Amino acid sequence: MPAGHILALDQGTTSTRAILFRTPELSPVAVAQQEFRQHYPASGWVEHEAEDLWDSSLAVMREALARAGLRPQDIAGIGIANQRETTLVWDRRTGRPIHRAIVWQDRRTAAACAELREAGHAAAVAASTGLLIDPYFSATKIAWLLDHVAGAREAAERGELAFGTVDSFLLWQLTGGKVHATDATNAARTLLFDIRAGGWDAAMCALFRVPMAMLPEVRDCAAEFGTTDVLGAAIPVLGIAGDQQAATIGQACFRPGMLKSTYGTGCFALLNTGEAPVASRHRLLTTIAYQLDGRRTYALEGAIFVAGAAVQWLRDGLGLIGDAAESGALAARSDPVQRCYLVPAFVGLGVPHWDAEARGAIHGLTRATGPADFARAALESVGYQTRDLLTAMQADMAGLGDGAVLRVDGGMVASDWTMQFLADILGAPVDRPVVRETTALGAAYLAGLRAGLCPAPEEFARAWQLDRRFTPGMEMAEREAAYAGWQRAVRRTLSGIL
Ligand SMILES: Nc1ncnc2c1ncn2[C@@H]1O[C@H](COP(=O)(O)OP(=O)(O)O)[C@@H](O)[C@H]1O
Ligand SMILES: O=P(O)(O)OC[C@H](O)CO
Repeated sequence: MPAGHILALDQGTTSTRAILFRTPELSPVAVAQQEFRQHYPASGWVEHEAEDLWDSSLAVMREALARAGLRPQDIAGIGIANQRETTLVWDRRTGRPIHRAIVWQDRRTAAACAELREAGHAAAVAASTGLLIDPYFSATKIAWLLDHVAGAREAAERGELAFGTVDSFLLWQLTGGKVHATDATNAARTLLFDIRAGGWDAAMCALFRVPMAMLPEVRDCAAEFGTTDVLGAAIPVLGIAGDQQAATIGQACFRPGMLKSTYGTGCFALLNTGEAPVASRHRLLTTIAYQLDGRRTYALEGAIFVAGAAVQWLRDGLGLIGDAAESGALAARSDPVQRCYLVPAFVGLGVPHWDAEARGAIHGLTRATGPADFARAALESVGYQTRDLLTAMQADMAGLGDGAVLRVDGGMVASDWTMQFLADILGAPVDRPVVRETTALGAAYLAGLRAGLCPAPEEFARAWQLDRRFTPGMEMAEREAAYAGWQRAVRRTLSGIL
């Protein structure tokens, strides 16, 4: 297999990273990262400046090249992984966005979603898209933009505006407006895509009032997405996947029953269910894990909106720590006798509750509660929420996934304390790989596969390497009592609106 380098761009919720990988083994040779500003214009609203997404992408790609001492001609291809659902609408003539990006966490369309649910559309939406009607997904965000930006709806109907998730927007920028495309995994997060047929669904577009003229062309995850010359030489874009799907690929979860969970801003667990989609009876999402050579592999997904974001809140909101990495040591100093629960419903709750109106709460405070107990409650909330969603997965897929080991990745898995609690509360082992940048790895693999520089999935899977296995150490009685307390805390936090 010939050698070459692949540039992976991982555009996440709080930061943008570029990682250069050497093929065929995909070893990382240089990394560059930039954080960018979050905008919270109203309670439950979250926006990103489109310019920040593009500028940080360009800056980190250039920096990674410079750090590796490589020339743009040395790059065989680019793979993109991106925060999903985040919605951009731009003018096709100027490339200028009509508004800031509305981020996946944004809840402004909660009432619109409730109306659609009350009108009885949930079953039809689930049958086509595999999703629930929730503000999390793109469709109601697009409609909001068309309804709130002057003249936008008319312009969209005339075909003058383009919609894209972040991958699609970056691709447009990279190709100088020549390519308006996305991949099947990102399309599957819009509420407009028929995941079985693999195409945009006209009935869904009508229901959510999104003109089809705005929509990008949908391609495989490893495909020709056009070329870019922004780095100084023509480089093809050869891979695109939503970041959670890219992490599923990076974790080599290619066989049905394999499961990964990524701990970044939020937490997202994906269980490979094979080539037939599985409808959830426990409010999980049915989604596309990847599409290669026109063939779709499906996944069941559990989505938690706040994981690492709770640690950011300890740092930025409460000022209890100066750096995320201090959270584990602080939690370790907490009083073991106290049980304080943080339900981090800062932007509502996802699986299995789907309560967009719920807001965060802390239960079990006493006069003795201090910063260490807050830190512990924040880290533990990630473990409890993971158990919630794995319980739902097991109920949906009896047999499949039983005895499966959870493969974890994302920024938060650096915390040994959190990973140990996760294994304890699940009562199951948790495997952390050597390469924790699995999202970028998955994007690089897609591009490397298309470039003919990376091996087939089975061989790539054999290269997956364990860094550390966390094995459960908590007594069953303690585990079940702690989890029962969490469930009570969640019940008290639900908005009661649903
Ligand atoms: N050592 C650590 N302990 C706990 N949380 C951490 C640690 N390091 C990073 N994090 C959390 O991980 C998140 C960053 O992970 P990352 O995968 O980069 O997120 P994203 O892709 O969503 O931007 C942040 O929310 C941060 O608070
Ligand atoms: O940016 P992350 O890693 O928190 O991922 C965000 C998800 O793609 C949202 O669905």
